[in-house]
Amino acid sequence: MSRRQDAARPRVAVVGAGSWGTTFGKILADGGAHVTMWARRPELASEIQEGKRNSEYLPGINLPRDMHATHHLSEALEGAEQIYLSIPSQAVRQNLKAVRPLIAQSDAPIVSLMKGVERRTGLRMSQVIEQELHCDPARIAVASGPNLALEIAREQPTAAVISSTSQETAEAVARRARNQYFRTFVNTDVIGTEFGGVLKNLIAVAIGIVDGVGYGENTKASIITRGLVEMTDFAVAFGAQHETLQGLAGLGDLIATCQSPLSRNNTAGRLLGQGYRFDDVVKQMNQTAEGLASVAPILQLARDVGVQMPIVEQVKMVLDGTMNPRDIAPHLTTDDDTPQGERTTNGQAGGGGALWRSIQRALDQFRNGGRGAPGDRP
Ligand SMILES: NC(=O)c1ccc[n+]([C@@H]2O[C@H](COP(=O)([O-])OP(=O)(O)OC[C@H]3O[C@@H](n4cnc5c(N)ncnc54)[C@H](O)[C@@H]3O)[C@@H](O)[C@H]2O)c1
Ligand SMILES: O=P(O)(O)OC[C@H](O)CO
Repeated sequence: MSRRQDAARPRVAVVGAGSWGTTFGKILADGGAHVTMWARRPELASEIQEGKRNSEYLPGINLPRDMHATHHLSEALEGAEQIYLSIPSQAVRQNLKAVRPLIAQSDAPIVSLMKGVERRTGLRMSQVIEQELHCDPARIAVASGPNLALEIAREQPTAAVISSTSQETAEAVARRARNQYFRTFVNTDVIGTEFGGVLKNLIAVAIGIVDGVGYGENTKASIITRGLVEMTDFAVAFGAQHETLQGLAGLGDLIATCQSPLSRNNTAGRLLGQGYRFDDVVKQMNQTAEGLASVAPILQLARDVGVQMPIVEQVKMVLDGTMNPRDIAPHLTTDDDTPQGERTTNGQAGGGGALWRSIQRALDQFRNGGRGAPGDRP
């Protein structure tokens, strides 16, 4: 491609050049965009720019010749028609403070590729973006789905969901972020799409733990199935649509993350199951395992709305060192003596769970002096 042809392509920026940011940059470039990556480290920016490689995060992958990289944020963002963010969730707020003045004149959609919640506030990434960039939520989109970076970088056919409260924004992003190996669907359920991506990480940690202990397929299938119920109950309590959790951003991502050794959350769990302490696991992980930081805020949010999450509770106990990983599977059902219905964690089908949640919420509000449960908006 000539320099002139490259310059005529629609410009997009990707902030963060780890495994997913770089893979997403390749998706966008292969879909016809002029992509500029921002990498925090100058040496990584120059490896992508000059060598068309990111050997630390995507070994063996050749990046498109017309994919660019810089470690100057202003250069990456200049003229971008769409801006994609792919940095660890705990670092997003501080990075957005640097992004904000650079895009003051821009109305480009901002797309979160992240799958975590902020530990301190429990906010989803789209909420942190809205707060820090002071922008209309209709301008924000999130991407999620069964998207293990290395498989996609190898151009294995994959589907994803682009979600925005604005159908128009979701469609504009989905049109840009697709190519012959990457297909994007759209929805307007941002809450369900984001929580699907966050919650499946926690279930994948649980799967890793039992794998590390040496338990087999029955245990894992039980956790995946009951995990989906926990995910759904939680997300629906916050306003998500049930269907979203049955789709690519819920069940789809849950399957991919729970069964793949490429998953960092799964890997972190496996190390815990093998007996490594939490601190040692964190030291061994040189990539982001979002689930580890999301456990505590998710459990706090679950308590706020009266949703029971026995699997996630036990993952936290293993992380805290208060439960032996070997004990995690036998405790997957609740300790109640009364046999439980399968549909919800509260032992009742459909409306019963909702009724139980309402009672819990009322009690929580009473305990909190009348303050309501946290809603969708920050
Ligand atoms: N890797 C995947 O398969 C995948 C797929 C879908 C979604 N995600 C999500 O994408 C997000 C990013 O994950 P990743 O896989 O690219 O992680 P990664 O660990 O591969 O890369 C993270 C990148 O962020 C940079 N970084 C670290 N701390 C930073 C800071 N304080 N400020 C700025 N940059 C910083 C790192 O240098 C690195 O380039 C996560 O939320 C993850 O859940 C990952
Ligand atoms: O490697 P993980 O565990 O962060 O999972 C990667 C993606 O989220 C899978 O969709």
